[in-house]
Amino acid sequence: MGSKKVRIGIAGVGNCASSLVQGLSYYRDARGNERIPGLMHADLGGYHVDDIEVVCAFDVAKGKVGRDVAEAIYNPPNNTFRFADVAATGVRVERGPTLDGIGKYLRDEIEEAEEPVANISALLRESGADVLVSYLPVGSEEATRFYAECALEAGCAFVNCIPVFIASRPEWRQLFEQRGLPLIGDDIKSQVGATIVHRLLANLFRERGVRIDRTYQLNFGGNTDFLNMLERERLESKKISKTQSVTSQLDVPLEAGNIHVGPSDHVPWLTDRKWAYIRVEGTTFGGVPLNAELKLEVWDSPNSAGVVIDAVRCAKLALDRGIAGALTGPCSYFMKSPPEQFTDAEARLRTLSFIAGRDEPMLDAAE
Ligand SMILES: O=P([O-])([O-])O[C@@H]1[C@@H](O)[C@H](O)[C@@H](O)[C@H](O)[C@@H]1O
Repeated sequence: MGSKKVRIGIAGVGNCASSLVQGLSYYRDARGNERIPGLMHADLGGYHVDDIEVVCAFDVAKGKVGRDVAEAIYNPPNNTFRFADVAATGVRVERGPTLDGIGKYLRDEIEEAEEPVANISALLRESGADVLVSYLPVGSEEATRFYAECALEAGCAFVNCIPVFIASRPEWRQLFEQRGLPLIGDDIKSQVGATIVHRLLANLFRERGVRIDRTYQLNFGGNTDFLNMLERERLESKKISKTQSVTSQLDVPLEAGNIHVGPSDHVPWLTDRKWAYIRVEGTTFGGVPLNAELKLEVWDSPNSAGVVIDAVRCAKLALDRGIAGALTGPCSYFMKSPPEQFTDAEARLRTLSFIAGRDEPMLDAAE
């Protein structure tokens, strides 16, 4: 194994970063393979949670740039659950480039820091970051490409938590492969979130011979993610990613008019809570109708951090083992839009076999 630390850089110190950083404190003593609420793995391939260390972080907001990461994660507009106090890290949030990172609905929430933009690749290199995690706002196409290029330049693995298509594009996979760097993306699939629950329902109907005729997934919440997605153009990639994550599980395609999956509205008083309503209408034995309706209430960001905490360790394992390009198992288990879709049961097995160091077929980067 390489160094016993998983050094991560974070692009975007929002709610998701807050939950991840809080989790590093909260689970600091998680050991061995006991079952610990909230974690899929206390030990992942020899790495414990307290082996993960934030070594650099980037943001554009005045209330975050220049602050210690431990302080910045609680600053507005962040509004997620505070489940841990984080001791000062000694890592200062640096000024990243704004590019297309602030949509029109975020303009009123985020005052930009006046500091000049830092040299991101140099900071990644100097801090010894192994993995760069992108937590940029949905719709940040240009900014995502910028940070992916910085990871390539600095020699970091890249974990893309947002629905901008990087790992699902052959040209990007090829670039990471050529540089000998691992890539996990795109668009984080929460621990028990709307996507995985909807996919499981779709699989259940398919496996039990019930035809799905119509379905929807309506999501709303009170964080800046939902505020930002009120802008239709920014929402587009998220809608595509969430929809294809569900349709990939169907054997009989649904007509476009019979499926609706969407981030649907912003309800400020929900803060970082997200509510999802899922409905599946189908036809069962004898052509008889069957409907399922489900409501999920989650705190959005801890739900995503519970997956990222494994994704960064998988990326580090790949670095240790000299595995480059998109990691098939982890991409499909952790992300909504991986290069290759499987059922979640198969994706999980592929991920476990990857962690155990058993051979996993890597996707041909040029495919
Ligand atoms: O997995 P899931 O619950 O459908 O999707 C989640 C989103 O709803 C959430 O807004 C975001 O913060 C997570 O990163 C993830 O994209």
